[in-house]
Amino acid sequence: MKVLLSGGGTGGHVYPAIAIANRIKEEHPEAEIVFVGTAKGIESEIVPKYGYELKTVTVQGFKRKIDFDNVKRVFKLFKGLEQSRRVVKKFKPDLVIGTGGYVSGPVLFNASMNKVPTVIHEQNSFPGVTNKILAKMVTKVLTSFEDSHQRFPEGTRDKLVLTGNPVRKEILMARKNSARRNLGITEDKKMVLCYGGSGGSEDINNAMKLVIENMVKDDIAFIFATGKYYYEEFSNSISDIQLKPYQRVVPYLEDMANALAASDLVIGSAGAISLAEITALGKPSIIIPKAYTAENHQEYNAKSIEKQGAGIAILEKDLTPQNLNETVFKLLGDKEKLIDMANASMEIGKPEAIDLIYNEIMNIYKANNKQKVSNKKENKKEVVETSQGSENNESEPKIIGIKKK
Ligand SMILES: CC(=O)N[C@H]1[C@@H](OP(=O)(O)OP(=O)(O)OC[C@H]2O[C@@H](n3ccc(=O)[nH]c3=O)[C@H](O)[C@@H]2O)O[C@H](CO)[C@@H](O)[C@@H]1O
Repeated sequence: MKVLLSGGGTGGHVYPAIAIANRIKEEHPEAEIVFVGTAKGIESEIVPKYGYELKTVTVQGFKRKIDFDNVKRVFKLFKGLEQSRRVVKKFKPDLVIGTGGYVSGPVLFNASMNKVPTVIHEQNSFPGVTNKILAKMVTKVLTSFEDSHQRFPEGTRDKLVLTGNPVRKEILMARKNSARRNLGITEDKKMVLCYGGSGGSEDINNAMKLVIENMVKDDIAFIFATGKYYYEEFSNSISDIQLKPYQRVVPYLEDMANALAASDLVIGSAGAISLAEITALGKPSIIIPKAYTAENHQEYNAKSIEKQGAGIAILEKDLTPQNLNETVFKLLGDKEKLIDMANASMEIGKPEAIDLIYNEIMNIYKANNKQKVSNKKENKKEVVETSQGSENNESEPKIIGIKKK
């Protein structure tokens, strides 16, 4: 079984692909899995860490306004199309899966042109541009929110299957007690996890300085991932604060499983995969949606979490160090509220999504294999019939070729 996976640009597109690849490997250790991404995207760091090969192609998204830069991007797209064509031709996948980001465009396009079965997974209620275009040509579209269905183009509805967002197995399997042991955080301590999606969030970071000062005063355990880009500036800004070993500020969290499982409260932005992970483990949260995301989808996500009682949403425009600080400490002091929020969060979580996705993928794979076998049989039948009734048949050399194959 040969599978090509493509998703890139942000963690929210790459981790779903990793979760899917790991799930396939779990059942089919012999499966050959290769990723396609860009050299600049976060996938170039994440994919090799999970032990998969990454083939890189050149592609960049277009600016949504008239800009000379878009001309260069058109050239890059053509280059990316040619590079993807070569990857597909050489690897000969049985199945190609795209999890979003511009890079999945040329890869899935080439695969579907070559009649390879293709699947895309959409993480958000508002489908991305690439997925909307690809939906028309792929075999199946796996979605995470029912209301996204109406936003896919006409004529694609019968390909849509609601599965939910995949969560990596190491996160699903993580448990609070062992996670705390692994991290050196005792059971009696309160523990807060904070991160602003895969790239970090400047607004969250600005508000967190005061929260960190107060958590240090109250001897609360925490892990705060600033995002790589903001790390140096942020760590300089708190250089006068003495942190204990269970109070960590890091650029990026490699081990999200233990950090999430160990926490009593999560502060984060409203990326769909982060929320899928937080709710899969039933964690209460303070959600600060990033403004200016496409169709403002993060605000929509955050409001939905709040409406269901699993979290408190604070919009970036309302975010101040004081109100974040107040919200954090009020929640940490209200055990009952935290339990109610945790239960609501657990209700939303869909840990089974990864299995639903796996089943859909395997159905496509099996159906295609069946088709291949029946095509082969048809071919053989044709060969026998043609060779029997045609001693001087012009197509004979071609028939022998097929037989050999
Ligand atoms: C600004 C923007 O448009 N963001 C989008 C992007 O977010 P982004 O890439 O931030 O994606 P998410 O917040 O959904 O997921 C982040 C992923 O990175 C992991 N992680 C994060 C920080 C860290 O230090 N370590 C770590 O492992 C998380 O566990 C999670 O698996 O893709 C999501 C899924 O399409 C969208 O819903 C988001 O709106």
